[in-house]
Amino acid sequence: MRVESIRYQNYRNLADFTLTPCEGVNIIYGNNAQGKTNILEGLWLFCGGHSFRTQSYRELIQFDKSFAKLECVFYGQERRQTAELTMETGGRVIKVNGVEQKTSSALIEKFCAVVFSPENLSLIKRGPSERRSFIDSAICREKLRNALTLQKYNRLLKQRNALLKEIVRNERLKETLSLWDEQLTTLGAEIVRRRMDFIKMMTERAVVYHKGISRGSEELRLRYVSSFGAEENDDVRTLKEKFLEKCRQSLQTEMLTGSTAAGAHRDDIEIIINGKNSRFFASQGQQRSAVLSLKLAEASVLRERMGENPVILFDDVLSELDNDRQDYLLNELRDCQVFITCCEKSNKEQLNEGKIFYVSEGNVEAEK
Ligand SMILES: Nc1ncnc2c1ncn2[C@@H]1O[C@H](COP(=O)(O)OP(=O)(O)OP(=O)(O)O)[C@@H](O)[C@H]1O
Repeated sequence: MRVESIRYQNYRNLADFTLTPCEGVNIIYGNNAQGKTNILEGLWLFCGGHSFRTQSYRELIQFDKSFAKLECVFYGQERRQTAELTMETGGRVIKVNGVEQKTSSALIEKFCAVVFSPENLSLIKRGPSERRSFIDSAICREKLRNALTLQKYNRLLKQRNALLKEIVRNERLKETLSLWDEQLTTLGAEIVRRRMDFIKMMTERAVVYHKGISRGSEELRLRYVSSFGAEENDDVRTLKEKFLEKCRQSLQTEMLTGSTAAGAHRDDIEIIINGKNSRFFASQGQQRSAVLSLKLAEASVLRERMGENPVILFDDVLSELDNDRQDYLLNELRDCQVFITCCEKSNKEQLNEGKIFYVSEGNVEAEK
């Protein structure tokens, strides 16, 4: 799919204007705090109505204004379509092809994009929960059923933890634990299987992108690290048995801590570059390249599901990357519409083909 135009009205610091990008790479450049990220954020809202920077849509409305409006014309599902988002202090109105929508789910089905923002580096730099959420939001986007399974699992986990604390005061409650374990391990096994399948699919793609970005000098690998001994080829039944066994083994400790020691909520994903865990051993540029490869892999999975290329939104990706890596992102991502923000003037000279927009104090000018 591709964006044909997007009109911004009273959106953050942006002047009222219409951006008409090209089908390939679009560079949005300018100094710090001029409105470059605001442009990408506005585009991303069409993926489901949520910003990648804030939970509150009121923040998106320009200071001293009562509403903000975005109007997008895009080509997707083999036709030209329109989407409109109006944010007011009292609520939001979403229209797709002129028809008002009750929820933002209609947008998710129509508009498809992948975003990289510098905050995504936490995927490598921070603890396991960041990597679990990355993979979980990907599997939830893949199937609604996965979102429901995760929701139920988290609810059961809370209830089981509460029960563990109660058992210390009332031993007889121990008999009821097996009922919770049965349900928790059934759901946990399903989640872990889905995650492992997704990681396998992602790895196949991410490896290729990472080779491209690093010009063949680095090999990327992903490894699911299970807290209860799950292995890549285990079927759901085996996973459940292993999880149940771990619950039995850990019960004494769990009663002391009041929390479930192992399960889908304690697993991690190792992102490995040239055989070493990137969290501890990769340079800034390598970490950035690995996250970018994962994002591009995510785009490729989405392409398979939606039947068309998602729009790629890259916020400030080029800093910390050497010339070769920058060149790959600017000139070798074919078939997709790409939006890249950057501060360096030199980056626009590296672009072989595409469009360049200059942003200054919220005003946008097309240069090429
Ligand atoms: N609701 C709002 N109304 C008006 N201006 C806003 C609003 N929200 C944010 N801004 C302004 O937008 C500017 C930041 O824009 P943005 O984050 O797009 O910068 P940027 O060009 O991407 O900068 P950097 O290169 O530093 O990331 C800030 O000056 C900020 O004060």
